[in-house]
Amino acid sequence: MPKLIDKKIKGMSNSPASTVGKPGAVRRLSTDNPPDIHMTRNRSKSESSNASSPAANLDAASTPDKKKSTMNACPCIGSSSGKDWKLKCLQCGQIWHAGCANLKGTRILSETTVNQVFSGWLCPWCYKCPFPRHGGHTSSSLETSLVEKVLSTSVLQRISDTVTAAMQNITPSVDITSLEAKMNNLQSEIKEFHEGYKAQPPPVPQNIPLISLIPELGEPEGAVITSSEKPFEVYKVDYLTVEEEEKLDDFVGYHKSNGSFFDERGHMVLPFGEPYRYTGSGSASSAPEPIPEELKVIIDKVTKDLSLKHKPNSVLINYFPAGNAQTMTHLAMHSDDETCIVADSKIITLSLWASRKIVFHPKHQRSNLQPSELVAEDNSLYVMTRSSQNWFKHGVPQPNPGEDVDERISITLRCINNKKTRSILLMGDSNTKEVKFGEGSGTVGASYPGRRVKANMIKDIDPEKCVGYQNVFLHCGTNDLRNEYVTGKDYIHKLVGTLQSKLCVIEQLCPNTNVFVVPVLPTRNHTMNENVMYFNKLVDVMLNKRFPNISFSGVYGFLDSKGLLDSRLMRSNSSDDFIHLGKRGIAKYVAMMKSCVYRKVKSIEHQKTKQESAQVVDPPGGS
Ligand SMILES: O=C(O)CCC(=O)C(=O)O
Ligand SMILES: [Fe+2]
Repeated sequence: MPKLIDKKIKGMSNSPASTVGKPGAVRRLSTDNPPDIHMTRNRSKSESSNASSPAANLDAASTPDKKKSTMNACPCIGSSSGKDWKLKCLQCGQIWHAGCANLKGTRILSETTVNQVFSGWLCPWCYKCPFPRHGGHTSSSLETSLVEKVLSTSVLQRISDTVTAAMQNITPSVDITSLEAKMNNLQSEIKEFHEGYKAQPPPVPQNIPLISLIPELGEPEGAVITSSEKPFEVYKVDYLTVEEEEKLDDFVGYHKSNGSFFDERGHMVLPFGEPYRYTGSGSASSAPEPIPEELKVIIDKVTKDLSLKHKPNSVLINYFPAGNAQTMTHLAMHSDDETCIVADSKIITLSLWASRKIVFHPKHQRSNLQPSELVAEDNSLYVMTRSSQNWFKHGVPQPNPGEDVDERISITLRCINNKKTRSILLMGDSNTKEVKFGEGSGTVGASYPGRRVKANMIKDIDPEKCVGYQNVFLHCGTNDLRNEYVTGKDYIHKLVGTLQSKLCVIEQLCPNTNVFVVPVLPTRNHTMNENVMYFNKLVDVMLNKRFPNISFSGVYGFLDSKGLLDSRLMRSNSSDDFIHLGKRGIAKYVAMMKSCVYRKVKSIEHQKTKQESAQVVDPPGGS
């Protein structure tokens, strides 16, 4: 049976150290039984030097740098300098300072009392509460917040980034996509777990005549979009030296006769380097060969000549057969607007073997831009910007009746980043200011590259800034809905109308971008919340009617049981700030964004796979 021993430094207690009546429960410390110490008060250094008992040594052996966590020393490994009782757990025998075991008030008790009271004491590691806690008890939420903290996104993000970095360092060619996907999946699951017990929709305002909310949802007037983009920005003739041209001819000729090209309706293609996936890119199902020396030379030359910011890492060679109006020799009108092409990069096309007409058409009906043409000569080069792809389509038309064309090669160079499927543009008000993109702790993380652009109010949303991102989050409205601005329901209707116009333009400029409108977060101000809920409801109706693909959700987890912004997620340093998210709120916000993107990207991939497999089983010519 464990024994209880008292030991007190001189002068700390008036009561004589005594044996308590319980058999074997309490006894004086003696040199014979040092491991049996159950309760003792630390000695100060000077006293311990005079002490003769091993217990005294135990007290003194508190020099933190020499001590390890043992059964005979409190898990804090420190010293209370003789001021605190030491207790021994009845079950495991571990020694604890009373203060470290959450028994701070016991210092004033006499040793006899302590011996009596703690004769059957179980330490924090051994004690299990026999009574279940009722659900709404404060301690549940405190524990929840602890769990949240432990599982917090930043920790996961750090793990994710570290694993990613380590993998890249060890074997640069390792495909870490699946590992990242697993980490992301894990993150989504944790987020769902977080929201599972808290999620509840904010109180929807009653008595809103929904039918008459937004009178007409036609295209808003004034949605003509203007731009100063050019279809191509550079055209150079006689670009390669005779020697360079000959080498390239040999290289392409070899692959042509070898049957390396893939058929792509009207022309043939041969990719190298980073995979470039586009609609109808049949060749993309297998990973392309690395870029060969013959093409690396061209990339280096172009990068230097054009002072490219992003060196091309992906090559697509197009082969157009010789022929006439009846021969299949063309490339349909299209834009190279895939988000995997780096937003501020250039697309370079080198033409060889024959001249061919290239046509450019403005993409948007109501834009200020005009169609144009370019005859790309043999050994010429033209350069388009990635951003011009959002304004123009280009193509190589079929020869006109009576026209004959010679066979032609075009070598197209692009800078691809396949992680860009998760690229994010966050356009928002001051609540998004603390969201940092990039790598490492405290950022959104390397797997979600992007940037934040300021838009304090809905009128400040700039659709052109969305170009080149796969995912756009619009986070505005809080400032528009400040009590001092809202004059009535009409004002809120107009706001929704402005948002609708912005979305129309974004839709035209970036048809392939996933747009997320973030509902305005309820604040802790009740009057403002009424307007916020009214606005959110209107936006919801507007999006459902006009933009069914735009997501409008993801912030319910920010609310407390009353539907107000959870105070634990807010900035704590200012009591009159009832709007802004604090560190924890931002971490949660970032997790929400990533989870939205992850799910969207997954569901699009899933839909694509379904469509592709449906195409495979369709009989030729089937609709
Ligand atoms: O052959 C050309 O000039 C155009 C090629 C092109 O547009 C493409 O590969 O995307
Ligand atoms: Fe193209």
